[in-house]
Amino acid sequence: MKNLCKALTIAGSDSGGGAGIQADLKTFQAFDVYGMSAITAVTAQNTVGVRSVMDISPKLIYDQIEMVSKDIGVDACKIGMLSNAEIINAVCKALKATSLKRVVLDPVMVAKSGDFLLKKGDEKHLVKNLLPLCYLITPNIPEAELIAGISIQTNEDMMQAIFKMRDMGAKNILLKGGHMPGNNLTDILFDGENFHRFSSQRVDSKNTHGTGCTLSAAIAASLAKGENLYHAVKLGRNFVLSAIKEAPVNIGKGHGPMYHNIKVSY
Ligand SMILES: Nc1ncnc2c1ncn2[C@@H]1O[C@H](COP(=O)(O)OP(=O)(O)OP(=O)(O)O)[C@@H](O)[C@H]1O
Ligand SMILES: Cc1ncc(COP(=O)(O)O)c(N)n1
Repeated sequence: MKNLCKALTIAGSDSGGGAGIQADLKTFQAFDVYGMSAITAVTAQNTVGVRSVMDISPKLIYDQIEMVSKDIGVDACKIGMLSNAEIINAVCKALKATSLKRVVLDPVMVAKSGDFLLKKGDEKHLVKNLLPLCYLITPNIPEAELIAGISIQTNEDMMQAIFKMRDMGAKNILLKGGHMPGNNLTDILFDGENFHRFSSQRVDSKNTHGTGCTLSAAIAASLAKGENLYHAVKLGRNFVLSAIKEAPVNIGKGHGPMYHNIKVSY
């Protein structure tokens, strides 16, 4: 029987299907990885915005993580929307109790539409309690600014923010450059020793809802398959790029979803 790798997403549900749990499971599927979920919050959203959010109880979140870990097993995990400090702490407790390895944290704070997905001020719990338990964190520029406490305008600022996040306990950091200006888009990976730059042309598309979710899920899927960090990031970026480029139709009136039905070759 073939060896099936398994990945867990701990994230919020996006009713529009472009981000959150839905994007993560589609991505796991594309990487031929068995997908499991621990839902942290249910959002009523579409490509234009978020209308309402209901948080799941911390106990139910803890139980989802423990139930799948105990029985099925988790080769890698990604974390997205956590909504508030109580949920962050329940996830920390579950990560410790289940000794989950290869945890990728996408520190989701604000949706592309501008709606808050983490209670203002609660990012300090994310940094203090969760960040040191994770293998990789994948902040975008505004998230890195908030975590590191500096403004990021240049490449040097990006490096400075990475050093600050390392000093806060982050082991490996992928600082995403999607929010920097210009047509050339660079993400920087710090693997605890060296910097690696990944550059590509910005694709002129409005279908970029869920790029961060999809990237972190793709990296987790590759890690579940045993890829090393550098190669997992490379595969993840290629996947996102193809998923933006190959969207066959515009879905919704705002930032549409990407196309997750991409063939992945290792
Ligand atoms: N227009 C684009 N063309 C090509 N690559 C892009 C584009 N926008 C984002 N990316 C890539 O997608 C990934 C996510 O980047 P970004 O900085 O947008 O993250 P994010 O803000 O967390 O995403 P989101 O909030 O939409 O989920 C990065 O690898 C980035 O380089
Ligand atoms: C449940 C959930 N998780 C994450 C995002 C971030 O994605 P984006 O920044 O593309 O809106 C989202 N909108 N909804």
